[in-house]
Amino acid sequence: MSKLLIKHANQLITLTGSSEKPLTKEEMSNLHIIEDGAVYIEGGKIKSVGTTDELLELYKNCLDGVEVVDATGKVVLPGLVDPHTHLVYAGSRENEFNMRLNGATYMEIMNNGGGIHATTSRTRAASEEELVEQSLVRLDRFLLHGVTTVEAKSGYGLDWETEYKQLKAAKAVGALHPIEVVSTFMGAHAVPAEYKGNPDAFIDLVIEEMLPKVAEEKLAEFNDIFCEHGVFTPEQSRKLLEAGKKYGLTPKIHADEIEPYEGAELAAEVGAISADHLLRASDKGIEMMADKGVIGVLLPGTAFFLMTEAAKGRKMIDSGVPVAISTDCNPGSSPTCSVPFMMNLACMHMGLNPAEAITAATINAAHAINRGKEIGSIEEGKRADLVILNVLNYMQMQYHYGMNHTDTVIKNGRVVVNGGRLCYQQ
Ligand SMILES: N=CN[C@@H](CCC(=O)O)C(=O)O
Ligand SMILES: [Zn+2]
Repeated sequence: MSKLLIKHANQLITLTGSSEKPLTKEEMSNLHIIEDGAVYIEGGKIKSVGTTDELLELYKNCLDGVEVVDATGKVVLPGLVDPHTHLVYAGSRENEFNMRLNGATYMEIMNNGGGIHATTSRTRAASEEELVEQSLVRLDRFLLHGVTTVEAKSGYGLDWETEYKQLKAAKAVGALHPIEVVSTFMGAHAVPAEYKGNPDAFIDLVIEEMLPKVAEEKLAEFNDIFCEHGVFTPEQSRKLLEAGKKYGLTPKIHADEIEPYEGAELAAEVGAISADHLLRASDKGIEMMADKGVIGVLLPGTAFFLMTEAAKGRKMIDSGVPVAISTDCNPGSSPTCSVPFMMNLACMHMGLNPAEAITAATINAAHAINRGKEIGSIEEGKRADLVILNVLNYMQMQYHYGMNHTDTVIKNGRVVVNGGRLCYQQ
C-alpha cells in the first residue's frame, strides 16, 4: 500500500468540519489553517493531519518506505473541484470570439446556427475515440491547474445517439485519466434544428426517450437544462427536471445567464443541488436559494469572456447562499481549464475574498456535485486529493493573478503533477 507524507507546508488549508453541508456566510472565510502543516496518506486516503512535529512524532517508527514531499515555503490545499464543465465536445469556436469582438452577441450567434449548434454539428460528426482524445487534452490542462475532480455535461448531441456517445466518452476519460469525472445529462442544452419552433416536442422526446436510457445505464447523476429566454422556458425546465427526479437524477440548472428568467426561483422550487450562472438572478431568487440551500455555482470566466456584468457573488454569500466557483469550460463562452483564474476573477469581479474563493473552489464545489463527504477538504478518512502551490500564503494565489502556481498535484495519494509537470502513468 503506497504511503506518502507531506511535511513543512507553510500553510495547510484543511477546511475541517465541512463534509456534511456546504459552507455559508462567515464560515466561507474560515479555512482552518495549520502552519508548518503535515498530512500522512496511506492507500489513497488521508490518515492524519497536523503540524509537522506532531506527525513526525506519531509516525517516527514507521517512516521506512514512505514517500516524503517537502512543502517548505508552499501552501497545501484540497485538490480543486470544478462542478460545471462541458468537457466533452469536438472542435473550437475562435471565429465566434472574433465575431463577438466585432459586436455580435452570444445569442445572435446561436440563433444564426452558430454557438451550441456549431459544436453540436462537430460533436455529432466526431467518433467516440475523437471525443475521448480531445477531452483528455483538456483534462491534462485541468490537472496542471490543480484540479482533481470535474463534472462533465453532455448536451452537444441533442439527439440520443450523440448524447450517448458523449456520456460514454465522459466515462471513458474518467477511467483513463487521474481526474475523476462526474457526469451530468444535459440533453436540453438547446433546441436542435430538427425541432426548431417546437421546443415542447423536443422536451417530450428528452423525457420519454432519453431520460429512461440515461437512468438504465447509469450514465449520469445529474440532469441539467439551459433555462433561458429563447431556449427553454421555466415551465419546460420544471417539467424536465421533475421528470429526471423520478429517474433518480438530481436537478441542476443553467439559470438567469443572459436575461432574468426566474431560474434561481425554479432551482429552489424543484430542489436543485445547484443553480449555475445567475448573472441576472433576482433578489427573490437569491433569497429562495439561500432558504433551500441551493448552491450558487458562479462562472466568472463566462461573464469575463462574454464581456458582460458578473453575477453578484458578494450579495449571494451575504444572503446565505452557499457559493461555488467553476470554469464552465466550453468552446463558446468560456474556453478555459483554469480554476485558479476563475478564483482571481471571483475576487476581482464578484466581491469574494481570497479565503471565500478557496472554499468555493474546493469544499462547496464538491458539495455541488454531491461529493462533500469524499473530497474538498483535508480531513482524516477523505480521499487524498491535494494540490501544493508555489506561494507563501493562500492570499498570494489571488494576489499574483492570472498565473498558475501549481507545483505538485496528488490524486488518490499518488503524485500526478510534479514541479508543474505531468508525471502520471496511464
Ligand atoms: N449557456 C449555455 N451553455 C454553456 C455554453 C455552451 C456553448 O456556448 O457551447 C454555458 O454554460 O455557458
Ligand atoms: Zn454551462
